[in-house]
Amino acid sequence: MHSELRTKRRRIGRSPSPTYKLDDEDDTYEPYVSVAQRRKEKLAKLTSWVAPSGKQKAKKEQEELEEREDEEKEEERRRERARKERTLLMEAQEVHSRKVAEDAKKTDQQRAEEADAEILEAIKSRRKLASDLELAKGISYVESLKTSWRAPRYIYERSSEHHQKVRDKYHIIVEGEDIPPPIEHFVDMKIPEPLLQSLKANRIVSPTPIQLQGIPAAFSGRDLIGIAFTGSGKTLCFCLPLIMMALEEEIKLSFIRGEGPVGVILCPSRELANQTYENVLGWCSDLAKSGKYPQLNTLLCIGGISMNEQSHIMSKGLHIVIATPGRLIDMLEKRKFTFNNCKYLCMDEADRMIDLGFEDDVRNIMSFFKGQRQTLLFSATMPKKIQDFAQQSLIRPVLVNVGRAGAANLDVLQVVEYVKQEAKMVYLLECLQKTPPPVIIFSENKNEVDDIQEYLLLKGVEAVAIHGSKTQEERQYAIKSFKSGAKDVMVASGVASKGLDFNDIQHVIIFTMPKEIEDYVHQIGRTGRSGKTGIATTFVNMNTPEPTLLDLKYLLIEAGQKVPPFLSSIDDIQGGSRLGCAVCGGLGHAISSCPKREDAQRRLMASHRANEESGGGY
Ligand SMILES: Nc1ncnc2c1ncn2[C@@H]1O[C@H](COP(=O)(O)OP(=O)(O)OP(=O)(O)O)[C@@H](O)[C@H]1O
Repeated sequence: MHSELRTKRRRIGRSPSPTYKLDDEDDTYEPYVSVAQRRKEKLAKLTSWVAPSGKQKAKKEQEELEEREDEEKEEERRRERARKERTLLMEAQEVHSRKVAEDAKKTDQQRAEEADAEILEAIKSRRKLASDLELAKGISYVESLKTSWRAPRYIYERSSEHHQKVRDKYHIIVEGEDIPPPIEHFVDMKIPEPLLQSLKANRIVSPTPIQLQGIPAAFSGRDLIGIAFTGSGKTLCFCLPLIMMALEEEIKLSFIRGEGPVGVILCPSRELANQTYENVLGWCSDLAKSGKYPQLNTLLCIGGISMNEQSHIMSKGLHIVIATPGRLIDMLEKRKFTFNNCKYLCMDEADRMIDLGFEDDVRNIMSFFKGQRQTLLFSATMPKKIQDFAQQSLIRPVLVNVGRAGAANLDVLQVVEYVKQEAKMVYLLECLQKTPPPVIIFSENKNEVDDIQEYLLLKGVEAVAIHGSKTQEERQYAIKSFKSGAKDVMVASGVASKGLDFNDIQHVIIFTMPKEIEDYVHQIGRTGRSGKTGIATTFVNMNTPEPTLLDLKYLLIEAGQKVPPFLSSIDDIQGGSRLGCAVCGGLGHAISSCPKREDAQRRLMASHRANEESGGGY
């Protein structure tokens, strides 16, 4: 029995199935073999009796291979599905965290440069300044407008080196092809004698730098961008060519009711339009009074006045229109007159006119022109990128630049003082003692303008006030009484800063520093005009934004003025550009922190909102 058992154990122990000897000492242990295992072994024994043929074996291997391939393909498809199924959010999160990691590696300088590049790209992609019709039809002119004006022969025959010498002498920088020659004397510009006498009577004897290059270029029919400091005589530069053009047309064939105008001058404010209108009226009247030239009719087209007052002008042929955009569009839409024969479009303070938010009005006005026009843009401040943008829309433009665009007039002595907010009013009285009248005080805020006027009146100072919420009559009264000398002081918000030409302003006091340095340049520019000198005192304090203070600091340095210690101690961490911010021309900040850009965006949003609320239209 024992030997039988041993044999049996040996037989089992030789079994190919796995055996587990848990206890070496237990000789009687018989390892467990599962039923499934036994079945498998039996089957293997059976099948081994019937050996598979080579063909079957190959077939089986083939099937196994295909099975494996199918499994691999399925696995790949599953992975692909999983990849696709990742949510957008996950991807966004990944992008975000990657960007955060990359950003962390960037310096402030790199970040500012990237922001600058983005903004410049946005400026570049602005729609061309042309009417929708011109844009839609792809109309573009290649030749400048033809005029009959020619420079005197002896000037034409001078060499281009000679012309350049003249430009260098007056610090005139020009750009463009085939630039007409500079002319140093009004008589050589072939201006009619009565007009020369009229200018002489106003102490305008020889042309200023912008005039001696700008007038010949405009007389030649060239599109023009004219940039020169405040008070340098830009108005004459764009009015004279239009008067000459209108005169020529009227002499050729007299205008009758419903005909004209020949040209239009656009201004950003009613006051400026009114001032330009009075200048043109004076020159045209002097021409007609001479008896040698016909009367030219000029229309003032601004909001806040009744157009009925000028119905006598409308009942005749119309030569010149001087306008603000809103009223002009209104009149054109009502077909009070047409631009069918209008050939001249000038924009004064042009950088404002083509700024973000206003440019659509300009495009709208352009859409009323029926043929080619000569386009002129003038300003004391026009950042490079705005110049480039404007140039794209002009035909063979000539750019005339006297000094850096946005630079302060060197005839103004600039004094910047740190005055605490609560001490400003009292200090203002002291400041008024610096010079005899007339004095202009600027504030950015309408309420503050009223407060200052009230305070000054209480202290016995003859002061008038002007701001956007005053009626047209109040605004006109303020300007008239200040211009005539009946009032010593004018307190004004931004409206009076652009282009207004008051006689011999002695002192400009900037009670609240404007955020945009261009506005400061225009405000101090109310003094130191046509070669005279003046003082500008500016109050700054903790409320003045740092980029503005930096702009001011570098503007003072550029103009060779004294920089007060509190300004020189401000560190330039903003990364200002010595060429000027491409959006506002400020020297103390990068585009990314440009205050003008923020304002423009706000204005744009506001105008969109207003349009939506009013159902669109102007
Ligand atoms: N050639 C000249 N000689 C002397 N005075 C001139 C001459 N041309 C213009 N003026 C006078 O200079 C003053 C300033 O001219 P104007 O208003 O045209 O300046 P502006 O360059 O347009 O200034 P702003 O940029 O502030 O508008 C005016 O009173 C004008 O009569």
